Amino acid sequence: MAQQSLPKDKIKFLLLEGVHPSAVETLKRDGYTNIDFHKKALPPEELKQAIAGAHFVGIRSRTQLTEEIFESAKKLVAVGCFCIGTNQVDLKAATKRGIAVFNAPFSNTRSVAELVIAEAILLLRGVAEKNAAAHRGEWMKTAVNSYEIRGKKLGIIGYGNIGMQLGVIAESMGMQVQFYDVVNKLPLGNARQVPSLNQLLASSDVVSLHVPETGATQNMIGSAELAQMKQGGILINASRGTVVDIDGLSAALGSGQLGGAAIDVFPVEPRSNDDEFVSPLRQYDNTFLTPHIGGSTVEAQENIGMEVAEKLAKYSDNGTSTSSVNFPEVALPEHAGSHRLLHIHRNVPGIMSAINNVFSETGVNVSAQYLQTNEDVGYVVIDVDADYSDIALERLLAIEGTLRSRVLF
Ligand SMILES: NC(=O)c1ccc[n+]([C@@H]2O[C@H](COP(=O)([O-])OP(=O)(O)OC[C@H]3O[C@@H](n4cnc5c(N)ncnc54)[C@H](O)[C@@H]3O)[C@@H](O)[C@H]2O)c1
Ligand SMILES: O=C(O)CC[C@@H](O)C(=O)O
Repeated sequence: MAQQSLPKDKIKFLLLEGVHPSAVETLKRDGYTNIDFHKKALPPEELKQAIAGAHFVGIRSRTQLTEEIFESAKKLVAVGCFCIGTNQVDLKAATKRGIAVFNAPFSNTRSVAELVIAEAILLLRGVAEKNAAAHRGEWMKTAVNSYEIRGKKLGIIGYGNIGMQLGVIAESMGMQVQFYDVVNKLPLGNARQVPSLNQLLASSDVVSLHVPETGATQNMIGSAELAQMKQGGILINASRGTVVDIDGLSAALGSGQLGGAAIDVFPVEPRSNDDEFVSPLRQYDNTFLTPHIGGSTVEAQENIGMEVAEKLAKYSDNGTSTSSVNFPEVALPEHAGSHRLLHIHRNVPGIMSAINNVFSETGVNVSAQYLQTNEDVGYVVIDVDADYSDIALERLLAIEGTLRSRVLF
């Protein structure tokens, strides 16, 4: 697919799910004024219509960008996930169309870690149920089943950016930290990696999940795993709703196997704040049920708005793909007067020599070339002298394996 660069006011940004106004400000400051802003996610049919004319789309965790949606998005150049998770985007469908996907990998880690530590403290003290009882007029003054977090063992599943940050905070409050991860990780502070999930479950007072949604993490905590946990243990999930089997968790709370749980993410979440939240967990006082707000703080949202909007603007301005989740990362210098072409292709042998032949055969002088590849895709940015010709672009597009090619200047 070929694209000539457009004037900035013709480049359309579709922003969904009420991303922070800092995103709009950032884009406008960079000269992008054609912004279609929606406070909510759009239902699939409306989304198809809205995305058809968009060059960039910004979403959070609710909007599902499926193969079918991408099929309607013929002009789309890049996706910005204004969050950490990218499981809501069919990355393969994006990649095969040469669409770059960006996210904000760090901006809300602290917010999630703070919420989790607060929940661990409150659940170990039995505050969730005492609070619920007080709202009903009951007075539950007792020290039974009420514990300090100091000296207790926190088991973190998924020791990535959030898990590590949580571990550091927990340790500074006197907890012993252990973690389970599929990758060998450098433990921070006195944290300790354990070799198996079962070992972690059986020896932790509080278990907190911080894994991405993948095939391997689907229902990774079900009845069998909950049965491995210490009697009266606490489970916290602020990762993705598909990671915990909610019926299994409900049974474990009902039987007293678990002493409490804090769940921020659910297998099915209401589409909007106007819809009812349905869950078997609603019956338990010893739970905190929050509406997927682990990363929803003013600080995090403002930073995410700026960070992702900057990435989209930079990709649009000069082709820089740094920190893309599906694209090879190319960091490009500012452009010095010549033309810039982008060529995105399947990473197959021989394609670079075909590209270079185009320039030697058409007599277009290449002043700089930047190439990066990953397993699936090659991304090459070519700066050419002022005698750039349309023929070169046409011939680039004809190369077998081309996913997309466009002229930036
Ligand atoms: N509740 C919220 O609002 C909220 C906010 C931010 C992020 N999240 C979720 O939290 C997840 C984690 O975020 P992060 O920034 O720490 O991600 P990250 O990629 O930095 O860390 C994830 C860790 O999980 C590990 N992992 C992957 N598969 C595993 C498996 N099967 N078993 C054990 N470990 C496994 C990885 O090796 C990695 O260390 C995100 O993917 C997102 O879905 C939720
Ligand atoms: O903002 C959201 O919709 C979800 C945020 C969170 O789940 C993330 O992945 O960063």
